[in-house]
Amino acid sequence: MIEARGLTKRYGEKVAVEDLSFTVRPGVVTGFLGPNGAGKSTTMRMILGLDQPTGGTALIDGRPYRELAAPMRHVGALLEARAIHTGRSAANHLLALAQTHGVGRRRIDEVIELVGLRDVAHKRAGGFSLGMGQRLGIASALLGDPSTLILDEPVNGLDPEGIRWIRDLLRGFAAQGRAVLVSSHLMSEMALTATELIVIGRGRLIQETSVADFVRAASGNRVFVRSPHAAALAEMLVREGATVTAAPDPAASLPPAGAPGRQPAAPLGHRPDPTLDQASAAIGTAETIEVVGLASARIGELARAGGIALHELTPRLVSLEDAFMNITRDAVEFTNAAPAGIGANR
Ligand SMILES: Nc1ncnc2c1ncn2[C@@H]1O[C@H](COP(=O)(O)OP(=O)(O)OP(=O)(O)O)[C@@H](O)[C@H]1O
Repeated sequence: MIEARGLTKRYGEKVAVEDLSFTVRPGVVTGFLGPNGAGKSTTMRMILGLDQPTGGTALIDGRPYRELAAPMRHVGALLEARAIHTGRSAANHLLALAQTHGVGRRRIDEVIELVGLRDVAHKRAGGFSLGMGQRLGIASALLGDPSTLILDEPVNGLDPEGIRWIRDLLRGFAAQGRAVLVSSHLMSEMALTATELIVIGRGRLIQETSVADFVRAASGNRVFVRSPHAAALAEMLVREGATVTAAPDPAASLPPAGAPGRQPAAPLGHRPDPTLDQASAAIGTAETIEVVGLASARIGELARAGGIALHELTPRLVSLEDAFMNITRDAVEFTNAAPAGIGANR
């Protein structure tokens, strides 16, 4: 478990991390997100005692890293810049680490097996591919059988098999009741791996939440509904404050454009005294509607209360990437210039 309280790091005038507080709990994978330069690596380095905070504290299992009697048993880390002696074999690299940390030889074979490096364990690490190097880095992190893992961009440059392997490893590790803090710029991968999120920008906490809530909040309450009585349902929903539009749906039996009853152009919004007949008119005979402003659970309850059958009730969620881009837009330090035309910036 990791607890950061008021963590701050300044490099001269530059504030890399400012008053950052969060908790990385056991039993879940926590994604650490932020645009380039947000302060993720600096934060991880402070947690691991590699950088001295200017202010605040970072605790692992209740103690600062430097006060842990057997740090490798508490935390294993893979930081972006890997320090592997290229002339040593994987097994010798792990042996050197094990000897300086009082870890038994048997554990070396276990972690080599665990990360799938058995066939190359006695080959020079300098000749390793990027993926093999990452596996060796993870083997080093796992050596002390730690209760917490910290990984900075572990899937960078890995092939799909390697990415999936790390995903399964981290989820399995968390399922054993251990804590995992992992940073990545690959949002689609993060969405599959993490269940909790810490999002920072310009060194400050933006959100500490679950992936599901983060995506839900960024999506707004947008729900796709299919019902044979969509117009009647629309009336009820508008009365409750929702905005309703006929949703394009190839399966819907919409009359041809211009036919009486099909006027979906203007969304139905909440009005103090809505002319509810207009609601049905605007939805026409559409069976599919998009509802903004009410949660799907509420829509389901209202439909049930009104005796209206629902054939589909689907919250429309944005991707984690879209949610991240929206929420960190103002916290981006380095932005790309908009391409001026074909061939620009390429
Ligand atoms: N040793 C240093 N001296 C001065 N500034 C530094 C130092 N280390 C980091 N910084 C600055 O602190 C800020 C945070 O950097 P950090 O590497 O922690 O961000 P990050 O979120 O890990 O970025 P990335 O996603 O690009 O890896 C950046 O503006 C960086 O330039």
